[in-house]
Order: sequence, then C-alpha cells, then structure tokens
Amino acid sequence: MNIAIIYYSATGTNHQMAKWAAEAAKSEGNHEVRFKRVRETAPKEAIASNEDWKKHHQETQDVEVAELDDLDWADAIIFSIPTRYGNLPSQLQAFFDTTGGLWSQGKLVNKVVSGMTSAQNPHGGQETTLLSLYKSMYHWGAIVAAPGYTSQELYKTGGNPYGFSSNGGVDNLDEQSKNSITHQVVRTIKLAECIKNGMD
Ligand SMILES: Cc1cc2nc3c(=O)[nH]c(=O)nc-3n(C[C@H](O)[C@H](O)[C@H](O)COP(=O)(O)O)c2cc1C
Repeated sequence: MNIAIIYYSATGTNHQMAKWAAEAAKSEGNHEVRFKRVRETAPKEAIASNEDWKKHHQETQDVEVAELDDLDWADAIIFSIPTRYGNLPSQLQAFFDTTGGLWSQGKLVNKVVSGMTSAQNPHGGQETTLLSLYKSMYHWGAIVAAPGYTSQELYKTGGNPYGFSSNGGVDNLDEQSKNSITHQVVRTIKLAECIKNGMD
C-alpha cells in the first residue's frame, strides 16, 4: 500500500499531527509512506511578519513538497491542514487547482482519503474546514474515510467525527491526540486495503 501524508502548516501544529500520522502509517504494516508538505505560496513579507511562521518555514525547508505524482502514486492519502476562516488554506487549494489533468484521466478515483485539521479556538471552524476538504474529494471520486465515532480515543480529543482536530497550537497536542490520530490513520489504511483488494 502506498500512503501519502500531505500537510500544510504555518506554525507547526499540523506538521506535528502529520508526523504522528506518518509514524502510525509506518508502524501499521509493510507500507510505503511519503511525508510531504504543501508548497508555500504566501508572499515572503507575510511569512516574515510572523516570527512563528518564519521559524517553522525555515525549519521545514528540507521536507519534500507534495507533487501531482504523490497523488497519483497513493492508495490512501491523509491530509492535515489548519483552518483559514473555516476553509482550506489557499496553499492546499492552489495544489488542488493543479489536479485537473489527473482528475480528467480518472487517476484520483477510489483514493481513500481522510483529513485532520486545527484552529486556534475549540469551535473555530474545524468541521467546516474538513467538509471543505471532503467536497473536493467527492469531485475526485475519492472515498472519504472519516473516523466517525469508531473509537473511544476520539471522545478524548473533542470527538470530531469528520477527522481529528485540535485547537490552541502545537503545545496543546498530547498523547491522546497521537492516539486519536493513530486510530484515524489505521482505519484509513484498513479501508484502503479493502478498496484496493476489492477492486483488483
Ligand atoms: C488567515 C487566518 C485565518 C484563520 N482563521 C481562523 C478561524 O477562523 N478560527 C480559528 O479558530 N483559527 C483561525 N486561524 C488560526 C489557525 O487556524 C491556527 O493558527 C492553526 O490551526 C495553526 O496550525 P499550524 O500551526 O499548523 O499552522 C486562522 C489563521 C490565519 C492565519
């Protein structure tokens, strides 16, 4: 199984969430895992105006940027992105806006996908952000593997059935967050295996 973990993070929260997702995917079985960041498209001045953003941007320069080939290659994709007023970050939207070629060739069909997100506030738009992500997934013909309420772990981290979500930044992530993310990733991979084997 080919698993792509694709994240965007300005200040480190979704980077940490994605790292735990990659860890879970690697420990789940004999899978190939790609850990990729979404290309930064914000102007340099915007990044420089925020110390945390600037620092994280510099620290993650060596993380490979997600390319169309990663989407084509993957059987399962875990996205991790912060909210932007209840929507996707424009950086991920810009990446999605380049997928028309893959889409028209049917190459995004039956990818099993799942999303995670963060906001500053406990009710800052996490659910709408994941729904925004999933809207594009439905257009791809992808299979959305939301966690629902399939584990007790989810109740300990806010119980967002659309996908793991956090608030308050990277310092608010803890062992329970990691457990919840692990559950979501393992479930996504298991569903992807069923889809892949069932389609062969
Ligand atoms: C332009 C912009 C819009 C944002 N909108 C919201 C929002 O509507 N609600 C909220 O709680 N946080 C909002 N945030 C805060 C971010 O979602 C939060 O800092 C992010 O989840 C941190 O993730 P990261 O560390 O991976 O970048 C916004 C941040 C920016 C820069």
